[in-house]
Amino acid sequence: MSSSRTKIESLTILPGTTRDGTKEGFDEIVIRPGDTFSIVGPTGSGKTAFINDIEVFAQGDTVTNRRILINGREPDEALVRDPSRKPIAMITQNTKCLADLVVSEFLEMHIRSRKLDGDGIVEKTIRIANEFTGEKIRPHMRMSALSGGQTRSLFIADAIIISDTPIILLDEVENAGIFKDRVIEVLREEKKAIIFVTHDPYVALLTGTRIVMENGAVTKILTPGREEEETLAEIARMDAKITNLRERIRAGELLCGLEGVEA
Ligand SMILES: Nc1ncnc2c1ncn2[C@@H]1O[C@H](COP(=O)(O)OP(=O)(O)OP(=O)(O)O)[C@@H](O)[C@H]1O
Repeated sequence: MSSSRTKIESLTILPGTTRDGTKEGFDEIVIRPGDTFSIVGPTGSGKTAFINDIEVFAQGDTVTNRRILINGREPDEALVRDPSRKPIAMITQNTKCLADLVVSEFLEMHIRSRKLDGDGIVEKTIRIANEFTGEKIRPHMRMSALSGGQTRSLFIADAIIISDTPIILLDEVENAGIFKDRVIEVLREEKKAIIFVTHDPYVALLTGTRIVMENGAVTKILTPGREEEETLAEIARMDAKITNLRERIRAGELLCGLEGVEA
């Protein structure tokens, strides 16, 4: 990790205004290392605007008027402007790599720019990425030839191992051919704070806190815990079935009935 990196103990979101200009109804939302959040709500309710506020460290200067504090204070200029010190990585559905490099060269370039030393970082990053995707990534593959799922898996692993950012924002990555439960597990193990924008019930229930949006504003903050335990187990089974069906459709099978679809 870069030595000049500010240690992030908390990121605080202070309320802004709804689309009608009235004040949002929460006092503050505090995110700490290891916390998992999902942002849910109908299309157009302001989910992406919410994580964009975090990504740009909004100071009342975005459409939402929210403010972001780091360790309880307005973040200093270097944290906002210097990409190597930025504590936040954002990965979206549209993440695409245009670099004409193979995977190992791309990662080595990033490792050099971060001034990291230590053996095996490239291998470790690819190994972690391969825990998130069924289509294995190899060091000699061209970045521009990776599938959407492989690219996002590699970028998540890169954010964990090379950028080593304490906060990771994931905008609707669930349909992107990645193993979302494994992503959440690894991010928890690595003590990262993760914030998912999601329409996926499995991802929503896997996270510790659910932020509900409507009309550009946060309307509820839910921390269900054990209340949803049984539902989560049931959704996990359903999700495994859907994953199984998806893989079989991809493999060109005809699905005549649902027998044999086991979690
Ligand atoms: N508090 C707000 N005040 C004013 N405009 C807002 C506010 N929040 C969001 N908007 C605007 O509303 C529009 C929709 O917001 P956004 O894209 O964040 O919704 P979303 O929930 O992510 O939608 P989708 O699920 O379709 O991706 C955007 O143009 C955004 O700038």
